[in-house]
Amino acid sequence: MNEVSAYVADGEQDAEATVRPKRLAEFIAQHRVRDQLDLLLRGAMGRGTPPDHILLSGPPGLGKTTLANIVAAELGSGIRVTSGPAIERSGDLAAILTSLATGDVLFIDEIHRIAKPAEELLYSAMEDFRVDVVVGKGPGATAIPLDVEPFTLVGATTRSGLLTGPMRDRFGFVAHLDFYAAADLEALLHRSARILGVPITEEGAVEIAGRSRGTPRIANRLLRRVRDYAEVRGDGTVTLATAREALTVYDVDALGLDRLDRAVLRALVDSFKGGPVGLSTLAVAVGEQPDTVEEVCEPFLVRAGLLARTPRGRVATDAAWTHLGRTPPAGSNAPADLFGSDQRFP
Ligand SMILES: Nc1ncnc2c1ncn2[C@@H]1O[C@H](COP(=O)(O)OP(=O)(O)OP(=O)(O)O)[C@@H](O)[C@H]1O
Repeated sequence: MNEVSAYVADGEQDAEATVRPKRLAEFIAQHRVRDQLDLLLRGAMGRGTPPDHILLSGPPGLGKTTLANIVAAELGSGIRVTSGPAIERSGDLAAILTSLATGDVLFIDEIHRIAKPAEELLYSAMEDFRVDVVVGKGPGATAIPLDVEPFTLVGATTRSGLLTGPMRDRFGFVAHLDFYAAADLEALLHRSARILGVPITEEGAVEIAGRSRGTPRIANRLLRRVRDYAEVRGDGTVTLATAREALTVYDVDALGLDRLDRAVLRALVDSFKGGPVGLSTLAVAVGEQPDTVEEVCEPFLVRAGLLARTPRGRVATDAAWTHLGRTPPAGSNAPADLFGSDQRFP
């Protein structure tokens, strides 16, 4: 795993948890989603009923898990956390659902990866607060109806396009989290630095924010790396100079691309003459899982105008050639991403 990928490295969870906003008012940016959630939660609390089920979509590290916890905190409810791939059998899900207390929040991360039988069980729980647990097999099988206390499901997905229609329709509130603007990440960095007790200058925050790929989790991660550098090789203050030097050591370039992002672009440009090339071929070329390339690298590369997804495969844009210090081939001008991030291409 790359040092600055969107995933959490071992031993860093504590620092992540410390800076994680606990209430909606502390959640930086994403104003539209925040306002909408605020209305949804207040409306439900006023009526004394659990709010509608909530679906949060967007690339990793933008705050979906944080928002799910905030929903529970604002409601003063308990929260149960699981993920789509962890629910292998519908019985696992039935056990969770029937143990929920009234008003609890059930957070299912990567909900698009839930197994089909469990998904069907979830439909009736979401709609009627009831599940039918099938006991036995074949002609002797019996369905035992069980009540589920009224609850709110918060589903998170990096690929909302992979959710089935019936699943999507059962969410009363759907929000998409987008990459953060640099100014928002600066505010986030100042907040995190304050909580962690790290002195940081304006310019230091600007530098880290600009290299954080629009992603709060990466901004916090880079802050911790620059803090290490500032403490070991400087006077402990995160400045423009320490940020630049540290991020060079950690192989994060001026656009915030890490080693894997650059490997993807280099493979496209060097091995496939700029593309088009299929996702799985590209993933093999960089030694990564297709899902990681598609869900972690590509959304930002597309957003930064460095990679385009076309029906024939991935294509490096002129900007990608230039970023790697190469001259784009004449007439290469790749089209912009013609499709949303939810589409799956070969
Ligand atoms: N709006 C925000 N304001 C302040 N901090 C944030 C915000 N969004 C995210 N963070 C920080 O970024 C980190 C990553 O957020 P979170 O774990 O919620 O992302 P996620 O979208 O659920 O990612 P994944 O889908 O990979 O779990 C959190 O620890 C939190 O500290």
